[in-house]
Amino acid sequence: MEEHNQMTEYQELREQIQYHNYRYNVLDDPVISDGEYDRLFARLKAIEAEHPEWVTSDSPTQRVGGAATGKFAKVRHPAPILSLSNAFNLADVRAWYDRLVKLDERVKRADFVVEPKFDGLTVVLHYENGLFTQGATRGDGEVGEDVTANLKTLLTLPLRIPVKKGAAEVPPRLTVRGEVLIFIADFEELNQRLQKTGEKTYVNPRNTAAGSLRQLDPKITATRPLKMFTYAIVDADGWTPQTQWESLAYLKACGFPVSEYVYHCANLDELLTCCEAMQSKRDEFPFEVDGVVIKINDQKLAADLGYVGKDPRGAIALKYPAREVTTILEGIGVNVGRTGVLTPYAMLQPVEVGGVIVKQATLHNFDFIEEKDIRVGDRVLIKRAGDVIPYVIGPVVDARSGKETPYAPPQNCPACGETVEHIEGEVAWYCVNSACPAQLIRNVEHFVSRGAMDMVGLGIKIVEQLVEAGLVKDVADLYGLTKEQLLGLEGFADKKAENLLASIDASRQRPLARLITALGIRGIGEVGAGDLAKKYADLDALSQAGSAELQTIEGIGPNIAEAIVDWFEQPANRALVKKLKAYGVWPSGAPATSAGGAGQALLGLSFVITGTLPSYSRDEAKELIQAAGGKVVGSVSKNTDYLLCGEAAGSKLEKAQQLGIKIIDEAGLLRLIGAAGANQKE
Ligand SMILES: NC(=O)c1ccc[n+]([C@@H]2O[C@H](COP(=O)([O-])OP(=O)(O)OC[C@H]3O[C@@H](n4cnc5c(N)ncnc54)[C@H](O)[C@@H]3O)[C@@H](O)[C@H]2O)c1
Ligand SMILES: [Zn+2]
Repeated sequence: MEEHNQMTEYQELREQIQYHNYRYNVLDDPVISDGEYDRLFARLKAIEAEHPEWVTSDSPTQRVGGAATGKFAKVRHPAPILSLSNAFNLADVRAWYDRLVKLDERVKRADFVVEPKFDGLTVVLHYENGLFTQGATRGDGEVGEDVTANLKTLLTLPLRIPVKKGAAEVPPRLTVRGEVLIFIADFEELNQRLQKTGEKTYVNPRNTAAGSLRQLDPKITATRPLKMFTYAIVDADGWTPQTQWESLAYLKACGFPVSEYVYHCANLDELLTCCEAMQSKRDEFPFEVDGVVIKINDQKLAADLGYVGKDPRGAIALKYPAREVTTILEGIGVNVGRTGVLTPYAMLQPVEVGGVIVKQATLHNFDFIEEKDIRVGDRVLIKRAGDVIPYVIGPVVDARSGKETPYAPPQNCPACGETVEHIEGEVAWYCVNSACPAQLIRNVEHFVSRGAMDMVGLGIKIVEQLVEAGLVKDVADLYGLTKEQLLGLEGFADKKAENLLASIDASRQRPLARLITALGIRGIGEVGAGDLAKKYADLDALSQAGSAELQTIEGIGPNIAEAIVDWFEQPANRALVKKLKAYGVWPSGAPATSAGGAGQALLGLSFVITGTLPSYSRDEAKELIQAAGGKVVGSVSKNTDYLLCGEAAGSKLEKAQQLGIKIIDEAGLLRLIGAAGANQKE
């Protein structure tokens, strides 16, 4: 009976793992975390260890990845592209070592190489007489997909390698293995870009890299910031370097990208120390690393050790602790952004991940909720990695009780109650009410920001004050503010009110491009605004442009053209433009040349602040300095340019005097920035 149950579990596990392999390898769209997957896999292995008679060649433990899809031509690899077995802690690494020593005495004298375990996807690169001829994905380890055209778009992939480089002579046929990945910062930027254009965003860098490399149209791949590292020679007409360390050096000498984070360890002790050090470096890598790979350096020894299933014995992956957990989705909240985009977020039963309690996580967009069929009450899988906002990966469908409720996007904006709109072909839902209070604060914040109207000294706190006091109902209201009104706000004295008004006034001089940026039309950033300002003399001219005409400008496609026309059609926006004109905020004619302006007055200068200033708090003063391009540091050194000194200054003043550093007061700072001068030139 027991046996029967275990057989059932075994079969179910095989099916489950097969399904997850398919989602991960073929669709580039997993529904569970790698940690979860690893647990299923470990359980499968444990059952197979008890019942070796159940293992068949199609068990997931015997095969690699997923079969090549029909999308691409098939490529047979010159040698099997194997996987790696896992260790989860240093004890596992020791146990691995002990097993190997039992198998082969030589392991006692072995040295090792430690490499980052790049969380990307394997590629196999073929070179003939130094020329890149073909590249493939891993597929099932025997046969992969031909992605040559896509790989050619990678700037880090050498299309030609020198046939002779010092001592290294390239064999007529060389096959190299590497990992294609996306750096974390690039991933975030790409997702933002996709979100802006209303396209589907990706869940993590690994799936983005896989999805980007496996595009049918190489032109799309070319727009994706893919990078690559190589780490092995698969085949070189029978020749191999004697050690892994030499392989890496050889690859580097040929011009292949090789990670700088690779280490040689002379023995087990050094190896364990190195693994520990790598563990603490986890967040320092600019790309995602899901562990380290330990390799026996001696290639002959490694080959002699053979392999188990799909894993070579001579190497092992030490996986980092999971940063993914499951918890209950208690509700779904909705934020309203500057452009009116509604973004759903998960309200979670608080849960600890990597030492931090997480209560909220992003749900990306409403399509994501629908695609993953996320229901309120579900147990969901969330991930928190480094400083990235925690996000929901998906529901754990098997954990459902039947009481979960499906979710529908709101029909009305949660902040203003207006009906929301969905633009054909886009993922996002929008609140198009430009008077929506949730949007107003973000709108004003954007309007006054550095790349836009650049109002020095007008930080987010003051923006909130102005909106909450009802003094600013749209961005044009800023120009109607009076000193009396400002003095009625908390924290405003004469000087501060005057400076703020002067700074608002000075922003009238900004060129048209900045004003267009400041309006925050969906899809129009600084570059697009610059192009528009070159073609149109003022906002009136721009407001009369039709969609077709706008599309004649390079970089402006139908969606953005539509967004511009739409924006000027909104009655509230028309009124706003009129109001700006009435307030004299009306740049026109040829665009000004300098883009820096007041924003850069303190560029490259370093400040220390001490004592109490007459009209600004220290945080505000810091904001002012930073907004003008300067830097604020904590302590005085010979590299300090200015000490900004208020009343009751202490030891910093003494130190600055000793070092002969320039000392200024608040008025001196304002003179430097030029914020006090109303007619500041751009
Ligand atoms: N979430 C899911 O649904 C799901 C499904 C399938 C697989 N997975 C993940 O994939 C893993 C299995 O995939 P796998 O078979 O590729 O094994 P693996 O990812 O555990 O390890 C092997 C792979 O590591 C890569 N690698 C990165 N850096 C390397 C280096 N320096 N040297 C050598 N190899 C390096 C290679 O691509 C190699 O194929 C699972 O452990 C899980 O994390 C997740
Ligand atoms: Zn609204």
